[in-house]
Amino acid sequence: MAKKFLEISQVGIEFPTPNGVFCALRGVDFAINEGEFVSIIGHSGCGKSTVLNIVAGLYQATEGGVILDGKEVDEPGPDRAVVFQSHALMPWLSVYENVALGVEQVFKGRKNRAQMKSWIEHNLELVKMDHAMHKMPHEISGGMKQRVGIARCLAMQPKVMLMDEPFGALDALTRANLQDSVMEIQKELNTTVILITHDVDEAVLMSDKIVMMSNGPAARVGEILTIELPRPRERLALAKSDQFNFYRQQVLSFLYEKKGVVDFDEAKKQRAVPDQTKDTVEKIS
Ligand SMILES: Nc1ncnc2c1ncn2[C@@H]1O[C@H](COP(=O)(O)OP(=O)(O)OP(=O)(O)O)[C@@H](O)[C@H]1O
Repeated sequence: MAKKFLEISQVGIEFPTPNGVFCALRGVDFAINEGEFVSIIGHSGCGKSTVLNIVAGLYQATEGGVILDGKEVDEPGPDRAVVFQSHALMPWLSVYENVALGVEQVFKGRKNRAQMKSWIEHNLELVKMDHAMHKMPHEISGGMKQRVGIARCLAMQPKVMLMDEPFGALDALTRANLQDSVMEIQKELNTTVILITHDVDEAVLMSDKIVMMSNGPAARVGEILTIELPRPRERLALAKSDQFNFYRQQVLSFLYEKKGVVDFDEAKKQRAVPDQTKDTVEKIS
C-alpha cells in the first residue's frame, strides 16, 4: 500500500497537572494524502489543538508519533506553518516585512533579494493584500491581518499548513470571503491543510475529509467522513444541495448523538482548565 504523506500514528499524550496526570489523547490515528484538506472537529476541550500542536512539533506525544513525508516530527520546523485564530503579526513591521520575515528564514541563501521581493509580492497577491503591503498592522482590519498571516505561511512553502480556528474571530462576511480565498489558493497550490474548527458548515464546505474526535479525557478519532462534493465549491449552491446537507447531518449526528453526549460533571472533574464544553454545544447548535 502507498505510504501516506502525513501519518498520525497511535498518538497519545499525558500532561502533568496539579491534580495528577491528565491523559488528553489516546490512540489518535489518521493519515492525510498530499494536497488533501482535512478538518478536525469535536467538542471544546476534546484535544483538537493538542493534535495540531503535536503535528507542529510544539508538543511531544507520550505515545505514538507523527511522520511527515517520510520523516519523524520531533520539533517545530518550516515544513509545518501554523495559522492561529488571532493573527500573530509583528506590530512594528509592515505587511510586506511581516511576510519577509518568514521568507528570509526559509529561503536565505537560495533566493537573491530580487527573487525574495517578487516571491513576497506574489504571496501577498494570492491573499489579495498586495495593495496594502506597505501598511502597518494597526492600519488594517482583523480579516486583512488574517490574510497576511496566511500569506506569511504560504510564502514559507510548508509541506503542511496547520490552521487553528483561523476564521473564528471574524465577522460572517469576512469569514466567508477568507474561506473562499483559502479554498482557491489551496486548490491552485495543492497545499496539504489541517484545519481545526467548531463550525460544521465550514468543515463540510472546505474539507476533503472531516476527522471527528470523541470527547476527552483520552480523546480519540471517532469517525472520519469523506466529503465528495465537487470543487470548486460555491456556498450558495451548496446550501440547497442534498449532498451537502447529508454531510452536515452526519457531522451533527456524530457531535450530538454518537459521541456528543457529554458527561459534564465527569469531564469537569478530569479537566485541567475550566470547562467550556457547554458553550461549544450551544455554539455548534
Ligand atoms: N499544556 C497543557 N497542560 C495540561 N493540560 C492541557 C495542556 N494543553 C491542553 N491540555 C488539556 O488537554 C485537553 C485538550 O485541550 P485542547 O486545547 O487540545 O482542546 P481543544 O479541542 O482544542 O479545545 P477548544 O476547542 O476549546 O480550543 C483539555 O482538557 C486541556 O485542558
